[in-house]
Amino acid sequence: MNEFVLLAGSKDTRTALVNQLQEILDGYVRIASYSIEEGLPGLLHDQLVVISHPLVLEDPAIHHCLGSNCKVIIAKRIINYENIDKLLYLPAGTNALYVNDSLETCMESIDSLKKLGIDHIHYVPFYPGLQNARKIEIAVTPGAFELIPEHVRDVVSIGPRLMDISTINQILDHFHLNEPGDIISQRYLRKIIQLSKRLADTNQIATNLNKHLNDVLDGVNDGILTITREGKITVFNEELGHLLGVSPKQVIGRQIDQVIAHPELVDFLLSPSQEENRWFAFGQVEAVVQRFPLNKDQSLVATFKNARKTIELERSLRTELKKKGFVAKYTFDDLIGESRAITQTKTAAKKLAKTELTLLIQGESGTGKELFASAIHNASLREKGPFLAVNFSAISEDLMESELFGYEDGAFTGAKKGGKVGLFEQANGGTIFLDEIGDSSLKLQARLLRVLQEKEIMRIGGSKIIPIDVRIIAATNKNLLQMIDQGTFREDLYHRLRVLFVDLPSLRTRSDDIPLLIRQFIRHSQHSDVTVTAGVIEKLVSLPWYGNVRELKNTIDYMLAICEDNMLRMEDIPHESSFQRRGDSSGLLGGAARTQTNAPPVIPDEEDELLLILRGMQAIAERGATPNRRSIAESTASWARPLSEQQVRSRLDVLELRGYIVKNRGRFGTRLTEAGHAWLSSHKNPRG
Ligand SMILES: Nc1ncnc2c1ncn2[C@@H]1O[C@H](COP(=O)(O)OP(=O)(O)OP(=O)(O)O)[C@@H](O)[C@H]1O
Repeated sequence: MNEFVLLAGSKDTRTALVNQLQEILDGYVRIASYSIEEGLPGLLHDQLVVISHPLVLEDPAIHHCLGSNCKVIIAKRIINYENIDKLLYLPAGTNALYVNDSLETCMESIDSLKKLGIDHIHYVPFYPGLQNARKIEIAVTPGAFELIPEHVRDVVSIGPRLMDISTINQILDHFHLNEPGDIISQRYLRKIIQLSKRLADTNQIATNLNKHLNDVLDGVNDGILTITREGKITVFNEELGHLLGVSPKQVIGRQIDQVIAHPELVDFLLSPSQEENRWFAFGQVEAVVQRFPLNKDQSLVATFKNARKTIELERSLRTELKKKGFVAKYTFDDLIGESRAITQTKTAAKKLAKTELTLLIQGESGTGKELFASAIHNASLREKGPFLAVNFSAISEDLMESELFGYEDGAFTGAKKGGKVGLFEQANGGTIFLDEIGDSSLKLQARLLRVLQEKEIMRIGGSKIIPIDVRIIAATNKNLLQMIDQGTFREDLYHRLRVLFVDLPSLRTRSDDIPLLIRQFIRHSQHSDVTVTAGVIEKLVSLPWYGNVRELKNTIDYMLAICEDNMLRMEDIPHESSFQRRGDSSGLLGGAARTQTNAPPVIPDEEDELLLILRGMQAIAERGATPNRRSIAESTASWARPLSEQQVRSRLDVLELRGYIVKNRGRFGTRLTEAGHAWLSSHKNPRG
């Protein structure tokens, strides 16, 4: 069979050319190939020698191979058509280094790329020894990777150039192979057709994707517009067409001010202002237009939300949450009371509502802890999210754990198939209210601490960490500090929970509010026209209400049920023995057994402590000294359990919230208010 010798400079070029030629000349001509890099053959005689590049012929080693009667063809080369699609993906105007071993080879390739029509790129030659090279981050190379400068980020490898059909014809002529010429040029063309088919396929994929994207944009319920920085429209979906009364098909590529006859809107879209949202009216329809930049400010996207539809959607989401019982029922307006103590507490709570911080509500049973938690959620940025209340005293520890954290399929015997989503996950985007946190076990406390620290949970039996976006409000009627002393509540959890705190005043300390509450409960009952005698109000105001507002409400409900002639009278008031005593968790009607006792109410320990602190402050002031945390702590030295300065601080916070003291810095120190003096004189003998 006919044979010729191919001599190339590098191994890569030799391999690429042999692969190309073997595919085309297979069955007609055999090739023996060598490269300077890998080693050349001995002296050649009577042979056709094809040399890959004129520079190769200049190499002295090549001359030593060329013996007598050798016919030399210097190959003409063209860019490898198999790889040029990589270049087509670079955006027009891209600056790219063309990297090869000399200026000459760089310029040849750049020239042939341009001749092939791949001229949308701005090629900058780069070769060894070049001075003051430009720092361009994209490089194109036929394979000279070792020459690519370090600052280059993206490399497009187009492989060594291939042999041109004219050189292949020269080889065929040499062997007088005219007959198979057609077959051979068909083989050559087939490769090129394969490439154009590949490009066409890519084009088809891009077209399909584009159509899919347009379908998606048209399927969206909001209007969507994209414009270039200069105001040329690039996206305009069908919904926007409906809203503005414009056909979307005719507007792409046009200037925004020629399409939208709404100067204020055009101004809003084109002006560089920082404003992101604005309301606009389009005929009968009102929409919120939201704008944001894209591609480093190259374009601007605007969405148009139909205001009425958005409100309807929000309403139906709320109904959905309501169905599940995940809504907060109360707002601050539902919190009845005008006394100083409750007004100050409400004012503070409203401010705390606006933060995202964890909050602990402390207060005796029935003081309205759940009501406050609900009102705080509704006044927070999370008001539209779910509000879930969990009561730790109501459920067993194991059940509570699976309720809160959920579990994976098969986590334990009896677990529901498919697993269960926990309350923390369900509360995502909203608030979870952990009521009676003092009743949680130490094991659960440890898990809760981790949730507070990491803001993530893991389902029981699961291994996946689930991030949660939930605000935690906890509440307790227990003295958590005492529980910490007794080792039944974790101190670290206490501090994590009490980042913010609200201490709710007992009803005893705000008896001025009792008439208001009575009227409110009657108004909201089924007997709203019932009246109350002054004597009844006076009597109810004088009662101790250890069950607080809940006990008062239950009492009124009871009286409304038994009263006659639409009037609450003295005889409707339950016997005193029916009222909840201090330390008795059962309340009238709301609780279980009632205890018979005529003993005077026992003042609670915490209340005693507060009274004694006030008394101590009074004594310090009478001595002409300034009551401050240290002097107050010292005044408790004789107590069975003296208070630390830190403990004094938390008690002073409570007293301040109730309006009994005013805290001042400096020489005025902390002093009693009139309400504080009045409270003190109404409780003569606290137990020390
Ligand atoms: N300031 C208030 N205004 C109107 N109603 C109130 C107020 N405070 C409490 N209530 C009513 O008192 C009852 C008890 O309130 P809530 O359940 O919030 O108390 P709580 O402190 O969470 O009680 P517990 O500690 O027993 O769980 C509810 O019926 C509530 O509507």
